[in-house]
Amino acid sequence: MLLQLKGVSLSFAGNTVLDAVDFGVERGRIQSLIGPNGAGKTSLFNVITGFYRPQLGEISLDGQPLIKRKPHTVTRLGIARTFQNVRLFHEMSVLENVMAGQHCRSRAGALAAVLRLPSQRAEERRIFETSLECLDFVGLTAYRDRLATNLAYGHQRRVEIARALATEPRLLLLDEPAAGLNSGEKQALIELIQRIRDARGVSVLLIEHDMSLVMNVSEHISVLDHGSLITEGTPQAVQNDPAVIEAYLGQDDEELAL
Ligand SMILES: Nc1ncnc2c1ncn2[C@@H]1O[C@H](COP(=O)(O)OP(=O)(O)OP(=O)(O)O)[C@@H](O)[C@H]1O
Repeated sequence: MLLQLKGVSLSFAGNTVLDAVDFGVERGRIQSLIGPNGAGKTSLFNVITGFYRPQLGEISLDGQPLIKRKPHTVTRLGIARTFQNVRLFHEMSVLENVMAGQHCRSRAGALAAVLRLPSQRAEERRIFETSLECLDFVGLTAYRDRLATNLAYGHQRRVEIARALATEPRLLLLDEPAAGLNSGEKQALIELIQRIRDARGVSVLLIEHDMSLVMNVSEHISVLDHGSLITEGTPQAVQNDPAVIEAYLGQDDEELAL
């Protein structure tokens, strides 16, 4: 198991958000985390990445404990993420946005930066080249010098993915990557996710409400409801599970179209 959560519980002011969650992602897998609104999916991402600190439980990546680590340390240890709402520096270029993601890997140190030592210049060069390669990987080389804010929404989402990839993760967490995309862009997203796994060997865990995309891209699906993992398995098995259909009752039509 690449990522492993054991008995993870999180609550806010007595309100249980995650309830003794046992959860894992196998190496090399494309996995989805689904569940009705408010089930706790984003909160699960937040505890994995160190944004939230659970009251109970253990989290590890390749056997290395992640609990009580700060978000940038979790990134350095190999987990990158994108957010539900695009979070780019709008007044920076596309390339600068991708480069901005790599400070967690910076090795040269503050003194070297101030003195502009050769080690610092080599570091800058490495960050620049990694960023170019990641932009190329997501198909945005032609946009590298544009301001991020001037890009179409679908392209901004790809810049976020490039920025996450530039941190050289072992596991990539995508929070609703298809939100706001048209059907052509969704198809391209499926292909990009598959290439991320196949060409870069990065495992992918995504939260997504678009069930057709989830069924198409996932090898394994985990279902969260009211902070508990209610079932998991292949897309086929999960699709036909009465507990899943029950969990989604009362949700809007889009989510019921399982
Ligand atoms: N920082 C916080 N403080 C208080 N409550 C929170 C906090 N973060 C999350 N919650 C609560 O945790 C519950 C789960 O929210 P979460 O965003 O994890 O659900 P979700 O499954 O991602 O929902 P959606 O699909 O709508 O994005 C909600 O009731 C939410 O109000």
